[in-house]
Amino acid sequence: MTQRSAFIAVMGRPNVGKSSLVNRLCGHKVSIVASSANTTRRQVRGIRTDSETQLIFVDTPGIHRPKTELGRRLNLAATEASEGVDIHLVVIDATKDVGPGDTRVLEITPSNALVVLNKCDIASKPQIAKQLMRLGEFNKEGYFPVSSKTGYGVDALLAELKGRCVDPYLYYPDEMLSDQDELFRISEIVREKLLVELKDELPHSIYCTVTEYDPPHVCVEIVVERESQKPIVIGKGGGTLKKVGIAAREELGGRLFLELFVKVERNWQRNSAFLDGRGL
Ligand SMILES: Nc1nc2c(ncn2[C@@H]2O[C@H](COP(=O)(O)OP(=O)(O)OP(=O)(O)O)[C@@H](O)[C@H]2O)c(=O)[nH]1
Repeated sequence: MTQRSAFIAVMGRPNVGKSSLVNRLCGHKVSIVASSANTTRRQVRGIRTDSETQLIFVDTPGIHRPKTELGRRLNLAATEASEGVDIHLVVIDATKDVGPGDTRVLEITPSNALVVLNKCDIASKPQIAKQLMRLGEFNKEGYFPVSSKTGYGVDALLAELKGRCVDPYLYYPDEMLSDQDELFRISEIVREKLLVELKDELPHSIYCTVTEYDPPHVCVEIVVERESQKPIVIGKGGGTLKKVGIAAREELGGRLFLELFVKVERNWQRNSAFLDGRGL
């Protein structure tokens, strides 16, 4: 049987659960997840291949009203990612009323987009019904109440996506799960552990990058925006960094020795040269 494929852009405002949905649809972790908004900063592709189809999910940064140059670039990356794909998924948070951010995403996506109402595990039935009624006004082609957390409704969505695969070309080898390179994956895992450890205290101010990769030895630089943020990241007696290093190493399979350094780059989110240099 010929396998067929489709590129699928996963769009929505920040924090609605796009990365969680991509991870769930792929059946493995592709993108990091955090309770703060604007965690995803680049397009990340997650791939799910079976004997009949190859689904290529493009996880995009959340579309929002930008306050910094980084924010402006994130919006641009999200809209660029949605160009040329076969299917658009618009993710909406079932627990929050449809707001201007959601409306904007619904307006810029085509009428054959599918709307995914996420977080149904924590929304009441009347809340879900009300949301679906409201979203119906946008006349999209399909509506899927799901929970990325529990997996509720995800099979129905997957079946719909598989049915929409028409491209008779496979873009990635069967065993490939993501297009991320190893260095990016390591830096993202460190950033995720930091966000957890700091309880989302400085989510936007942190940028992580691998500065040395000589396995099993890896150095990761953690960039913050102000001198005052440095002790927060380091923690008392280096405690925070230590916990982050242990958690990240564990997720990476315990095979790497991570050395973490903290550096200050004043207001990097507003610094075009800094962002250019890092492909942001
Ligand atoms: N209860 C519940 N929580 C969810 C669900 N999906 C995502 N979350 C939580 O919502 C928060 C945001 O999830 P993400 O997947 O990072 O959201 P995102 O839309 O990719 O966020 P950005 O990268 O900021 O645009 C995290 O705390 C997730 O654990 C869900 O189905 N149910």
